[in-house]
Amino acid sequence: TQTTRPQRLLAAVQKNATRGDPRSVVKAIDQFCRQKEWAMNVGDEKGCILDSVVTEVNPATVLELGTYCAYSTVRIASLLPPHAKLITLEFNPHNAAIARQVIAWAGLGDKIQLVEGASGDWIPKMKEKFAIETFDLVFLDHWKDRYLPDTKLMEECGLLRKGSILLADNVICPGTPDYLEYIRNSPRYKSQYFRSHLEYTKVEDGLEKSVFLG
Ligand SMILES: O=C(CSCCNC(=O)c1cc(-c2ccc(F)cc2)cc(O)c1O)c1ccc(O)c(O)c1
Ligand SMILES: [Mg+2]
Repeated sequence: TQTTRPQRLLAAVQKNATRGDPRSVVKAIDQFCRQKEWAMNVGDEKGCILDSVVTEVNPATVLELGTYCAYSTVRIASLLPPHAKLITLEFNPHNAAIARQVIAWAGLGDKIQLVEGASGDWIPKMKEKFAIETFDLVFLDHWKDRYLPDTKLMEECGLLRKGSILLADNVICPGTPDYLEYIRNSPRYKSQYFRSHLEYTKVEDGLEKSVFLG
């Protein structure tokens, strides 16, 4: 029977990456996407911007919305301090199953908690279910029309504190116009656009970094 793209991506990781070496997992996925098949990972170019933000924030608690095959999950977790925790939400059970295996191959199972389900359902349960006060960093990379409602939901649920950082992928391509309009005009955020390209292409895209001012 026909394999899926996430299954082929996982096979490339298991073939080309070293178990327990997160950066070799990142490299293997980028190689697969450049040489074999495009996939919607944040990629190596935007990934370097992601790395610099993670290193600067040095977060103890991270929320990722949209795991897909765990490329950015592994990329972020590989830069976290020892006792930091990353919670990643994935809607699609097949993607989640692949992501779990990529995370295991990278040896990052103790830093990452993958939760299956819709962000709108899980965000209100974060505090009670995962003993989370607030998130130091949120990486938005899920449904593009969920960035705005989920940001408002995180505000309402008290999951953001003065200084929390939101980093949003794909604000140009596919685009998140309502999110950009809100976050750039709200007095409660200070935003900065990092111009880049859609993963593995020459198409313009970028990351929007926003600090919650409380
Ligand atoms: O994929 C999802 C929703 S979450 C992923 C959101 N991410 C994107 O859509 C995304 C898309 C693109 C992109 C795609 C085509 C282009 F031509 C250009 C850009 C790039 C990104 O970096 C992205 O993050 C899902 C949910 C439930 C399911 O049942 C299911 O099969 C799939
Ligand atoms: Mg993306």
